[in-house]
Amino acid sequence: MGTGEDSEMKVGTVNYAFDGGENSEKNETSFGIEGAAGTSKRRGVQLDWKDLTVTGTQNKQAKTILHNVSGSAKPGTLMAIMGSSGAGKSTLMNTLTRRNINGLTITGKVEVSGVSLGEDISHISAYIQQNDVFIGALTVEEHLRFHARLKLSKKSKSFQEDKIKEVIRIMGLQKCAKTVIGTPGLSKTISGGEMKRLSIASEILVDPPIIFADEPTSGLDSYLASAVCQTLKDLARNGTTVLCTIHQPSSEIFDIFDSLLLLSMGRCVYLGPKNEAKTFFQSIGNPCRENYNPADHYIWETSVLEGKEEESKTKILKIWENFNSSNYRRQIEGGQVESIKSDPLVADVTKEAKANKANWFVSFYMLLWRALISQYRDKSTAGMKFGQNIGTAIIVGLVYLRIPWNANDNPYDQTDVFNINGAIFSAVCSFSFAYLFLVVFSFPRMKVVLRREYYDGLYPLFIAFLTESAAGLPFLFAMPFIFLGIQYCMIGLFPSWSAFWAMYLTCIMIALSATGYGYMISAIAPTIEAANAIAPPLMVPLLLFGGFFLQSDSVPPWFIWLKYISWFYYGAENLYVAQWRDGGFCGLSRQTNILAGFFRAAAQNASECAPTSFNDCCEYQIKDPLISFVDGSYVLETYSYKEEHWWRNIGCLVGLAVGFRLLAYCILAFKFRASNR
Ligand SMILES: Nc1ncnc2c1ncn2[C@@H]1O[C@H](COP(=O)(O)OP(=O)(O)OP(=O)(O)O)[C@@H](O)[C@H]1O
Repeated sequence: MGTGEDSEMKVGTVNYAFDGGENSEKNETSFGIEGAAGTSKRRGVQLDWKDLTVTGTQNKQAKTILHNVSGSAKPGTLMAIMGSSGAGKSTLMNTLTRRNINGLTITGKVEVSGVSLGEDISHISAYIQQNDVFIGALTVEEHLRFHARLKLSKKSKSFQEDKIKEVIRIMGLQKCAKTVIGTPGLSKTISGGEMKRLSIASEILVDPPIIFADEPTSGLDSYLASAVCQTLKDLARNGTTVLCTIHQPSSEIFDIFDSLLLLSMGRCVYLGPKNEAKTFFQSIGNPCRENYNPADHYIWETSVLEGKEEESKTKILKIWENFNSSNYRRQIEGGQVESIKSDPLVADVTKEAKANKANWFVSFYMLLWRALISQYRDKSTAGMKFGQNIGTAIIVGLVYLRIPWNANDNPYDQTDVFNINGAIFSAVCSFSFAYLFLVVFSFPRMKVVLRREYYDGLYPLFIAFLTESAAGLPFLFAMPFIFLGIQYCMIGLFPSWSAFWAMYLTCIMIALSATGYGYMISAIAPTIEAANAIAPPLMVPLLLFGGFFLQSDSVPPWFIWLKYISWFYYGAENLYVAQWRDGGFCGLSRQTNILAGFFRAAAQNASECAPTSFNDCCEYQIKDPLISFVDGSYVLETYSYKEEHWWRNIGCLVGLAVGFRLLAYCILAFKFRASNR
């Protein structure tokens, strides 16, 4: 893991001592981690930030969020960044990691061993975010394998597998290595502590010299919180520079840290060894009471208290001035590495991290592997998807049941024309809704993962989007086949293979268009809930203007474009054409007798019609299209459906399926790029 054995070494222009703090003996709550401490120490890097001033805008007014903040984090130490809410912890962390800094004006320098890396700092550091984001269907080991393949792609498989085993051991994840991670709220999950350790494990696969952890203890009970901090401490002891924002740690957890950076009102009011903070506060007349959690004391003393704002601010500014004139501040400045153009270690690590990044082919392969697992592993979800489709097909089939279903034995009559048209309409609608919601329920969840990994630079977004769509194809090909098979048997659609395949192809295209629209809605919607809420109102106009409820001519001109982006419009026409173009039926409606007075002639002809086969029937057909459909072409004519539109419709459906996906991708890419990292 490490590259050096020395406990003291020179990097850039300074010597770093792996002091490891006074808590370097093993803590009982460290998951029994042999830990990084069990392996040889690595050469570390020092992170310096010099005179950082960060300005944002609030209510159209410039607001200084960080005031001239300077500091250093040394290799081998675990630093706690603390402060009351709004003190500037996240802003400092974001500035150091170059994330979430859109709209902020930053002056000052951030350097790694004296080298200003800019966005390349992401190649030399890991960022453990507050919220753990995983693909719930993967096991712990598979999740790590996915990360190893993408982050260490130039290393051999055996190296990657060894690395996976090593981080599993270091993070104490052996017991749950083969366990499915799970999705909170949807399925059984590994514990919160295990999730946090898994987050850390996926970041330390590449041995980053710097680790940033944003509130790693949030949501964990005190035992797990302590264990997670101890884990970070173990990593630090191995030579890693670890910075960690933390909210009100218990005294036991606070004890684990080596150094403390205390922020208040965007100012650094203390930075130095954790244990010396007590002396500092005592020296400025704010001593910590005996048996009182020092962390609570420091935060309390540097908080702007409600009702005592002015008093608090004056007090904080005084602490800040005291700190600025203290030895601690001078030591920080004296201990910072002088700015240099390059450092061999930093250059090597950055180069290796870039070189190890997976190429497009590996990214595609791994993303497809993960997408297939995530879409098909969960048997209950996969079963639900199939069940929902089969269930809908059976219900529609029962409503429009025709027995015997074979049109040769049971020729269509006029009632059948209406019923079959109704069945086709129901099928298109239920099909469209089912497929659209399939995506709307799942993709927003996936979007969160893609966003996180996109910012981590794991892979290009378009490959992830492509594989996500590709992984759904087996389902989109299988389901229409089953759905249509059931409909054919129960409703008695036109019995020819050419009609079946034509309908099958159309159904696939409808499913692809509906899912494409689902991706687009999911890309637009900011949250899962929003996606579910806006999906129906965004789908209904397409249904309305799809030609079922409004004749094309009567569509208001300003809505006409909706017709052209409606897969209902193209899909329904093709299904009707497939059903009726080959002649279809003929005969009289069973209800026609009721209208005997009005349609006397028709009724008389009908009595002569005793069809025993399709052709027999057609010989006796009624020629008056006002009261009956003579054959399938009359049905198509009545609804203005045209056979010659068949391939045009297929082309348009392909266009919609691709177009909606392209739009979804562009929206996602734009939103990811425009939003903060
Ligand atoms: N982009 C921004 N533009 C303007 N003001 C901002 C911006 N980001 C943060 N702030 C403000 O800067 C201050 C510090 O915010 P920051 O999120 O860094 O604090 P914090 O210490 O992390 O707080 P918390 O513990 O509540 O997360 C807050 O008053 C916040 O409203």
